[in-house]
Amino acid sequence: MAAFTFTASSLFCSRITEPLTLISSKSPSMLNFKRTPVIKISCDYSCLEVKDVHYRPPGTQINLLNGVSFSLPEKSFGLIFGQSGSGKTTLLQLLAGLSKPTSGSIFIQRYTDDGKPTQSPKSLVPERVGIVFQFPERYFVADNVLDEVTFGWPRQRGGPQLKEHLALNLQRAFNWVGLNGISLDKDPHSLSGGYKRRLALAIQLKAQVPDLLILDEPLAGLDWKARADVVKLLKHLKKELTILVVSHDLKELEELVDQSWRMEMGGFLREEQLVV
Ligand SMILES: Nc1ncnc2c1ncn2[C@@H]1O[C@H](COP(=O)(O)OP(=O)(O)OP(=O)(O)O)[C@@H](O)[C@H]1O
Repeated sequence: MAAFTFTASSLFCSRITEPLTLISSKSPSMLNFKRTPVIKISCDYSCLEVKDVHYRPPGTQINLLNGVSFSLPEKSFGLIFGQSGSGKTTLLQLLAGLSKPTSGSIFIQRYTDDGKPTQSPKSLVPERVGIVFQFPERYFVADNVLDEVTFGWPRQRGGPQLKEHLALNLQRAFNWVGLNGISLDKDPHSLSGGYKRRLALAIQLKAQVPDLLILDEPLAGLDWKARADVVKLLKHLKKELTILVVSHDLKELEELVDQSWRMEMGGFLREEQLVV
């Protein structure tokens, strides 16, 4: 049978790199193959790279982050945990572009499947980062779901093409977070805890697929049912997105986590597997 080994990065985007053997129910002679077809699915992938980041707020003498380095491959789920006051939120703020590192770098690097960089790194720009803060529902401003989710969109300017593009993106965001059945007239504050978090996520996903989605304590303040609902949703979203979470809820998130780090007091980040 014919043996194929080829790169299918344009067709598949997963990090499967093992050779796959396709087995046909038809006999080799019927297929006119001489050898078992072997397809190596190989795929370039990108990684969020944080290298030796230090952060000292302007006008202070103390570093809140000290030499923070880590990598997070695309479509994986990273978790940062650690004591209150250790610097977790400070790190998320740098990743979201809300403040700038004093030194060090934050960028996206593409690699071949055997780990070689394929091109120059590109900066992680704030416009390509989604961030959902703790208790996002506290920041809802509109009195219906449609106005909440389209807040800030151009009303007058922009032709039909732009509008169609925005509508399609919004539809995708609603599908991803499972909000398609919801009435758009509803007051966002009247939604259940889990649905409020879904709406907060849709707002972050409505414009684009972000390079990084950051969630600060996504389960905080929810009852057990809503917590289970959000965990299920995150499990679904991690198939599409690169997600970095800061949380104390290690047990509930454990099943989602691909990589985890402990932030130690003084802003030192160490890789540490979850043992819960
Ligand atoms: N602008 C600032 N100037 C000086 N100190 C600051 C500033 N911002 C935060 N801090 C201090 O930096 C430390 C880290 O704060 P940060 O909010 O990042 O911790 P955290 O790990 O997210 O805590 P928590 O789990 O309670 O949210 C805290 O001691 C905080 O008081």
